[in-house]
Amino acid sequence: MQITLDNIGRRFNREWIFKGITYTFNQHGSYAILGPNGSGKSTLLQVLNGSLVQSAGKLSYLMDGKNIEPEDIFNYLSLAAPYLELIEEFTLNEMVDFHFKFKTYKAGINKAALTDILNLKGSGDKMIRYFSSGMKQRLKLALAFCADTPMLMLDEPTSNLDNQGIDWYLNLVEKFSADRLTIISSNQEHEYSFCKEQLRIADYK
Ligand SMILES: Nc1ncnc2c1ncn2[C@@H]1O[C@H](COP(=O)(O)OP(=O)(O)OP(=O)(O)O)[C@@H](O)[C@H]1O
Repeated sequence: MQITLDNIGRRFNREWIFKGITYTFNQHGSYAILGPNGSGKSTLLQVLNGSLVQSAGKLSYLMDGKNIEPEDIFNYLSLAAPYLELIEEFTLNEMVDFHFKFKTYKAGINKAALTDILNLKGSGDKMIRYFSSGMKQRLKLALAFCADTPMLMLDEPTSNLDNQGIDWYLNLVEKFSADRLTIISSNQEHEYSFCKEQLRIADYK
């Protein structure tokens, strides 16, 4: 998947959060969107994943030489973000089954393997509501990494994770991000140091 931004801007009311972004996210590339708190990283990620519409400019998606419409882009995307909630009333098994009604597992992964990755064997009937915040974050990440989509977008991927959780995240990056466009919105170096490209929001104010 390739995403091309032509003079993209987004404002809320009269305030431009960023403007004039002309940039290409290439297929299979790894990108970090960087900037301090409140600079607009999440806003840009939401524009890229089609959940917010840009206020200016043109955004286009290309997959194997074919244009994809922004309203269809969710079919090609795995996303983990603080504003994307798990369904607290579901058990772990129900949450995984629900998620993979809409997505396909990566090769070699199934529900048992995913629960194994989470280190939650035997907790399939536990309700998400009773998971710790770190456990919920791990689940969001595992659902995103283990879905077979050409795009992976992660917003603040290690929030609520301890040092062990950060190593666990980096292990998933190694295993599941190589063959897809990966975009991380972050201001913590350990989350994005593997990314080959960096886009700084401050350059587009
Ligand atoms: N729905 C909204 N309506 C009005 N302003 C908004 C809205 N969403 C975000 N903003 C503003 O846009 C700016 C950028 O917010 P955004 O969440 O994108 O920043 P960020 O770089 O991701 O921050 P953080 O690192 O704290 O997560 C902030 O000033 C925020 O208040």
